[in-house]
Amino acid sequence: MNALRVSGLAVDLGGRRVLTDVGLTVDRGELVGLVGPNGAGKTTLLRSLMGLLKPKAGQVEVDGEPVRRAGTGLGYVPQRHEFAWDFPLSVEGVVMTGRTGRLGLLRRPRAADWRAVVEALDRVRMADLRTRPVGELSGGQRQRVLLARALALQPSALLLDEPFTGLDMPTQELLSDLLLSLARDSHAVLTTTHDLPGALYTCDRLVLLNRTVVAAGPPDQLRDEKPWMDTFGVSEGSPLLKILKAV
Ligand SMILES: Nc1ncnc2c1ncn2[C@@H]1O[C@H](COP(=O)(O)OP(=O)(O)OP(=O)(O)O)[C@@H](O)[C@H]1O
Repeated sequence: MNALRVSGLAVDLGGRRVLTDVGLTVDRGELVGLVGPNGAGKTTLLRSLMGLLKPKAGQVEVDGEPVRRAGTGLGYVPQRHEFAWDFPLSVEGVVMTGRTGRLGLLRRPRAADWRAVVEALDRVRMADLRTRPVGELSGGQRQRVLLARALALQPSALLLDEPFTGLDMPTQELLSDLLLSLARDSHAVLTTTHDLPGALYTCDRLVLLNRTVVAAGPPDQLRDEKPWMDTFGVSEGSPLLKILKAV
């Protein structure tokens, strides 16, 4: 059973079809990279799965069950710049906002909520900074806080939007190790990225998206240049295609 299964997804924005007949799966244990050019619809896909945009058509299943309310069972890590880092909140306060939908009527966190927050912070190795104001954190630390915030909901699948952008190489490596270990601990992890060498090197499978899924599979089965040319709109001899051979 797939942790996440999407089929026939179509999304319109501003009166224009942005995604057409998108189908993909992510299993527990897998780190899957969603790659495609600017404007391909990667963010739109993640936001649709989370219920932040309403699809025109399509089905989403989480753990084999059709999802009635979008976002159920999914943890979402938005792009870092979308978060209000100047808000006066501590690291643990931000991670607790991940539990908002689960808090009781009084909206007061209970012991189970704090346990989930502590576990999530431990998982991303940020427990020692839990009382630090988030505005004081580095880019890599902020990324881990957003990841902990998604983990605090104890989701089946994690969806991350460009988590590697703006991070230096060692920090990218730490983050991809963390995503791999989350996958191996039985999460399904789907991440968008523009870092093609990193994706080819680290991900178990790649999904090539340009308004629809052009190709999908393990990196070593995506060595044919054609789907990359179709997805990214590049021609033979493009440096992008050389990356395929180099990795
Ligand atoms: N609110 C909106 N109204 C109309 N069109 C939109 C809106 N948001 C995005 N789009 C369009 O939808 C398409 C897909 O955008 P999206 O941001 O999902 O692409 P992306 O693959 O995430 O791109 P990038 O790699 O640049 O982040 C683009 O053509 C974009 O211009």
